[in-house]
Amino acid sequence: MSKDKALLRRMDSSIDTKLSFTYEDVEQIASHILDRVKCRPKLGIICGSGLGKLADLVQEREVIPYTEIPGFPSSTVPGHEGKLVFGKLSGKSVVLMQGRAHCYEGYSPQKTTLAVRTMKMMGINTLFVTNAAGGINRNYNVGDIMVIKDHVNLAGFAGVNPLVGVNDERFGPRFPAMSRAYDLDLRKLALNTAKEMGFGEFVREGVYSMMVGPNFETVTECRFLNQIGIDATGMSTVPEVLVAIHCGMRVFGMSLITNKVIMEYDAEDVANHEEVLQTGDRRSTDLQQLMTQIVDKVEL
Ligand SMILES: O=P(O)(O)O[C@@H]1C[C@H](O)[C@@H](CO)O1
Ligand code: HPA
Repeated sequence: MSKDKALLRRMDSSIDTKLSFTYEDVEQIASHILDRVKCRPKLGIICGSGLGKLADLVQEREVIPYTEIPGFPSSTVPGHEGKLVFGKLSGKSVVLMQGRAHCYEGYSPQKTTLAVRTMKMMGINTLFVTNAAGGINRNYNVGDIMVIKDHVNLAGFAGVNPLVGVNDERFGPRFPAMSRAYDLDLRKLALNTAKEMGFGEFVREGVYSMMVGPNFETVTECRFLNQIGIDATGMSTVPEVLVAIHCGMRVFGMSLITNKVIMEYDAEDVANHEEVLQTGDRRSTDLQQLMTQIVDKVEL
């Protein structure tokens, strides 16, 4: 039996079927991962749909598939590889999640965000989140990059929130503030960096919203989002940010606008995941360059 399989067997075997995880579970998972890699990052990056190519730039790579990590949900969505990639980006130690779990895949909000608490337990105190999102703001173009300044947890309105349940104060407080979730200094750093790189025309700042999905939004839902001040909408990120802020991490987020949402009742176009992946491909070099520069400048 391989060392890894032996380790897995020694762990509480029920961990894989759990819907929520105790502090001790997360400690066990984090130490399992740290036993397998030399890298000790302070920065974690979650790659959204079609944005996982950032991992190609990581040097001194150490890779662990999610399927080899107890409790971790496996990725079932095209464009999400399902790997933890440790190594150096811009000379800094990082861990990238090449692919994420979504609630619409059937995972509990707690399981969807298990990786965030695990990162915190591994010593990561800054989290960068990226996603693919539909452009609600009519001034946005496909291919724009939106620095996230705030979010609306529409899924939370329906009770989908990873912080629901018993609160273990070792993770964080019962009632965490969310009014400063997206770190102001990091937002400024990203916007200034984008300007310096000549990306000012297509890098914007706006508000992200999350619905569970997996269906894309109806026309009236999109009009509603537009009216309440949402700039881009997606199916992820918010649960991860809630958990990260709850456990005291500094958070920065960027959305790639992969499609314009449909706002006309008689439109013939429909949203589709292929377009999302194609836009991800088209803009991946710019997004990678921007991320690399931000990582270069960020103080950890
Ligand atoms: O993981 P993200 O939020 O980047 O993926 C978005 C939302 C859905 O998973 C998918 C729809 O095309 O892209
Ligand atoms: O239009 C969208 N809606 C929701 N999620 C998305 N992810 C990419 N595009 C979209």
